[in-house]
Amino acid sequence: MATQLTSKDIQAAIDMKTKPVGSLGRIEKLAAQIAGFQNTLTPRLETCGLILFAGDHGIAREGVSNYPQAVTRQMVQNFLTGGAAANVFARTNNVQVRVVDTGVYGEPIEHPGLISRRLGDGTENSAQKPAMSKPQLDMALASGAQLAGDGDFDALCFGEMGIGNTSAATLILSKITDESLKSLTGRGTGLDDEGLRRKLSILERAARRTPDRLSVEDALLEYGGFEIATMAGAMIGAAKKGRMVLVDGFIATCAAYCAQRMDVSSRDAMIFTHVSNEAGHRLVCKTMYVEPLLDLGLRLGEGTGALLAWPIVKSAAAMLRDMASFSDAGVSGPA
Ligand SMILES: Cc1cc2ncn([C@H]3O[C@H](COP(=O)(O)O)[C@@H](O)[C@H]3O)c2cc1C
Ligand SMILES: O=C(O)c1cccnc1
Repeated sequence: MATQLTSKDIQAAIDMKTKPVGSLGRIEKLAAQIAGFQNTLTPRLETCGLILFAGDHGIAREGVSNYPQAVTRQMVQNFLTGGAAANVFARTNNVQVRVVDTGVYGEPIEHPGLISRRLGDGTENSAQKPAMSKPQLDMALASGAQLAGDGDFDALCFGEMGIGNTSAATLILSKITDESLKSLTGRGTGLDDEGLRRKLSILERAARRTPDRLSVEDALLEYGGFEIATMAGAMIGAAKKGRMVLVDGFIATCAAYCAQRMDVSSRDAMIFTHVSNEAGHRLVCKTMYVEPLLDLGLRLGEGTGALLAWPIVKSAAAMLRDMASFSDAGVSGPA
């Protein structure tokens, strides 16, 4: 096994590049993370895929979202025909998109481009009972890991679609972090003040069903999201395969936090690409000691923030790999 590069080795290589020391700011930190993860001073980050995990939520029937549950299915169709924001940003940045049905309500969608990993016909209503069973959770984690290992990618973006999934992510995070349910609850797709109050009271009812603190596995099982659980498994699988993990907004960050808690080494692979406008996201990033790259006021999900950050992330790797050093270029170092 090759010896692990130290952060000092990596910083020395970055400081030898033809630029004033530190002048590429956070790009240098990003390059150092990628070099450490790949354990090379010539990191390769060229190919990127987006996996879009779609699933429905029983709790959506309680009225926690500003949009009807049918939108999950309709947006899956939109992803498959290439019309969603995620498709547009992926095309713009040369990222290949895969769409996974983890349990969208209704008859399975027949489409050659859709990957089926259905765990059920949507989750149960977590305001009343556990969202999923242990076998469903185990299957979600395993199929996620398998999907993340497929194909030939240096990096993966992770996106989600599921009406009601800000509620699932909020409930999970309230049970596995020190943050309160109230501080984590946000407007999702755009609830007004009255809608937000209603959402909070539904989530409080759902939260009362279980102890204040849960293990990550129990939180996923109780509050679900087939797409959130599958994504968490995929993040662990991607990290194990040596693929960088580009984490998107609030829901993807919930999956990333679960993944880290289940497998701490997956953290090294994770790049937090943006902070979303969903109320709890900034808070959770603080809890995780991460400083996301971009702050664009997005609140969409689908992997859109990760896709927008991809050119920055790959530029950071290219900087370390391709930039001339002072000695290569015959440029004088600091006086
Ligand atoms: C047309 C449309 C496209 C979307 N793409 C992502 N989301 C985002 O909004 C949903 C979460 O918000 P909530 O918890 O309030 O339902 C998720 O599906 C998420 O991916 C969308 C939502 C809509 C309406
Ligand atoms: O940050 C996110 O991922 C997000 C926020 C609102 C709605 N959907 C997703």
